[in-house]
Amino acid sequence: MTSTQTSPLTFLKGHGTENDFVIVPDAENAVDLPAALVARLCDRRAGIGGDGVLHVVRSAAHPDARHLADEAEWFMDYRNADGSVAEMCGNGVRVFARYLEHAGHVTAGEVAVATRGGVKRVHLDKDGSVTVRMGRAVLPEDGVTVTVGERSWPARNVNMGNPHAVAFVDSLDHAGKLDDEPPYEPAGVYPDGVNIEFVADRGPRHVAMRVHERGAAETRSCGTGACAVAVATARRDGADPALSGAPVTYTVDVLGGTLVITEHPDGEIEMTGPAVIVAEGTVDPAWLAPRIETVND
Ligand SMILES: N[C@@H](CCC[C@H](N)C(=O)O)C(=O)O
Repeated sequence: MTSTQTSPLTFLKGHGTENDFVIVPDAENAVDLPAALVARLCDRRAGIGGDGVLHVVRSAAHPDARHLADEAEWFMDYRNADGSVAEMCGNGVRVFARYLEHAGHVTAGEVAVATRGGVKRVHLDKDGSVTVRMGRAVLPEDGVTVTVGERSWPARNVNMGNPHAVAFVDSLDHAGKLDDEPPYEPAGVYPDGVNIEFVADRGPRHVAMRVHERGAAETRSCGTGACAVAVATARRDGADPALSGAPVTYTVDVLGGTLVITEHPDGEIEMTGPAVIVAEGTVDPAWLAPRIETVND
């Protein structure tokens, strides 16, 4: 046990299309949140459980976001379930905005959120849906080959601020159990890791996906992944808003619901879906306190 957090720790639990998060409000960046504590909080059996942690900090109080404080008061310090840091989380930023509204920091409407992937503008709709302007996708020509069991597929690289590899499959079952990251070739092309999406067609401009997330294994949804999938599918289908001048919208089914993704002619990608606060509470100080590992012999 490595945590050194000893003061009371309040938390909320939230999700967006069942991509679930432990929310840690910490306006002044006073909470010690080492990777080991993040992993314990996200543990589904011994902790609260989540695909990641949304650490809610004022931008001015965090060294990674101080330079964005004039544009966005709040910084989403995102951590994966294994404690690693990620640049962006599309579902997370929608749940983050929902939390800001829940806490009375903002009212329904527009809110700017600082992330390591830049400032994201989020719109809280009265109907409960939340839309985020995700920025542009970067699609290099190269890709990788992803393998599961006997099957292999070419996968397209898409960067949404964080790295994705998108593979088109005949059946989502072919992705297997996804407990472990599927191997890919050439090995070593993602020195910082990658999120891998498997995509199957469902109808015109409608696909379904599963994802193995960097730092979290299979999750029931991934917002940046759904955007990467929509853009990769559009290009496969010969649709490019920058060339046609018309927006292109894809419906992306995930295991935990549905996300709607629109790419605009200027490259801006908008994602809409639900964002829900489920519960709030305080972590038991005894659970938080440093413990000495004991071994039964
Ligand atoms: N679930 C998120 C993505 C979270 C970060 C990802 N695992 C990474 O390490 O890049 C989303 O909704 O985008």
